[in-house]
Amino acid sequence: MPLLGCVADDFTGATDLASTLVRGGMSAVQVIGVPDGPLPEADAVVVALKSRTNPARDAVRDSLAALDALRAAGCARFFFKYCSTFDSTDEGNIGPVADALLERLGAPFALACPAFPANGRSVYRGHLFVGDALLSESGMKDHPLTPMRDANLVRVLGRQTAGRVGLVNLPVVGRGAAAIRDAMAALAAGGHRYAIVDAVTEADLMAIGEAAAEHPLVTGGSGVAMGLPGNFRRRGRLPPRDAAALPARRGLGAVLAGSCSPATLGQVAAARTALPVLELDPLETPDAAALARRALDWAEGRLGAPIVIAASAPPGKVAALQARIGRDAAGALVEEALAAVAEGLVARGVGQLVVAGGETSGAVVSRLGLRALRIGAEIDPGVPWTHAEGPSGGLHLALKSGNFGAPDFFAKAFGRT
Ligand SMILES: Nc1ncnc2c1ncn2[C@@H]1O[C@H](COP(=O)(O)OP(=O)(O)OP(=O)(O)O)[C@@H](O)[C@H]1O
Ligand SMILES: O=C(O)[C@@H](O)C(=O)CO
Repeated sequence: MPLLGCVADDFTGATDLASTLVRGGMSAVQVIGVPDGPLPEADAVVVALKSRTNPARDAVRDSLAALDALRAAGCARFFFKYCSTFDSTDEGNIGPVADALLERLGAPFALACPAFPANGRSVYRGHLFVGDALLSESGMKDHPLTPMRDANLVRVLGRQTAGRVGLVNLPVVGRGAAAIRDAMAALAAGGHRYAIVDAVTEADLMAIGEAAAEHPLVTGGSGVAMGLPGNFRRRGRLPPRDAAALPARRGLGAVLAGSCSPATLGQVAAARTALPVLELDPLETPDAAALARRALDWAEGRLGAPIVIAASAPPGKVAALQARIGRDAAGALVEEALAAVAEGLVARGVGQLVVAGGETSGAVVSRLGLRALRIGAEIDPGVPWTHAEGPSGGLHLALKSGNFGAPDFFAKAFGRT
């Protein structure tokens, strides 16, 4: 029976969370979509939804269905994973989903902490920083689907919920788990439903995780999950094991990039010196089938070495396509094209696929009909290789959050650095 049941609002986020738990010694499986059968064997099961940018009522419905499946499998502790850059709009989906999960669990209070220091996300006095910049001055202000223009998370979450949102600030966090636990209890007693909890170091996150040992629901980025395996270990429920063991990788290699984040744009640029790269131009060819055909024609004969196919474009070009056909249609067009490319590449013998971007990963994994990914060792923080069982040894996938990974990530994933 899984110790921890998790609901993630996108696919790369689910992998990121699962990877953190594996590093902490918990075996983890990412299940694609609401489970409709028995759950796989693992210490942690992470249900990956594509609910970050859906209408809030759909996100709530799917998240509750995932929660019900996890509860039915015997989970008693839960985690709601959203982005370390708090990707959302005033309509949701973080607040409405967290509200619904709390209500279903009969719990009055949850902490909210997206900090992820290894990837430059820190929360100070309730404000989210990406590197040295406030969230609202980072690349996230131009995100194609969830532009983030306010860094004050008490305010941002406050606009998404009718519940009161308080703050546990860094001086309290610095005093350790007991102080954090007391501060959260005081906020809950004072009628708050949420506490944004500051964190700038991994030690802060470990203390926050420990402080939440009795909370039915923890919400946040993957960072705050770092402290959770220790809670199970201290209770003798987590024996030592190689939590990251996977079958050996096989087959041809390819990268599909649909993220337009600064990190992914840099990785596509850096890949040009190491791997064959095709940059698709959806502005010039706003036709998913034509883009996919072009990519598969280009890949023909190049598949001996890992290849990179990218639709990623800088903010100006993204905005131009959105202005022409609408924001959602632009995203869907590129997702459809890359999903079709993934299907074609796997049919041509690709067994190791890196996908950049959460929505993009969702589209690819859904198209490939994958149901579960077992989580292996990390390539870079938050991005592990994973394995999906299937014919001919199955498929290895690395689902890279848009902003994660070193500049040479794509070559590194295939040991080409
Ligand atoms: N050239 C382009 N023009 C317009 N939209 C694009 C273009 N290339 C990609 N997109 C769309 O931009 C969106 C990027 O979102 P995605 O979630 O894949 O990346 P991300 O947000 O950077 O990653 P993450 O969610 O992991 O942080 C997708 O819907 C994708 O289809
Ligand atoms: O938390 C993050 O930044 C990532 O796991 C993610 O959710 C990107 O989609």
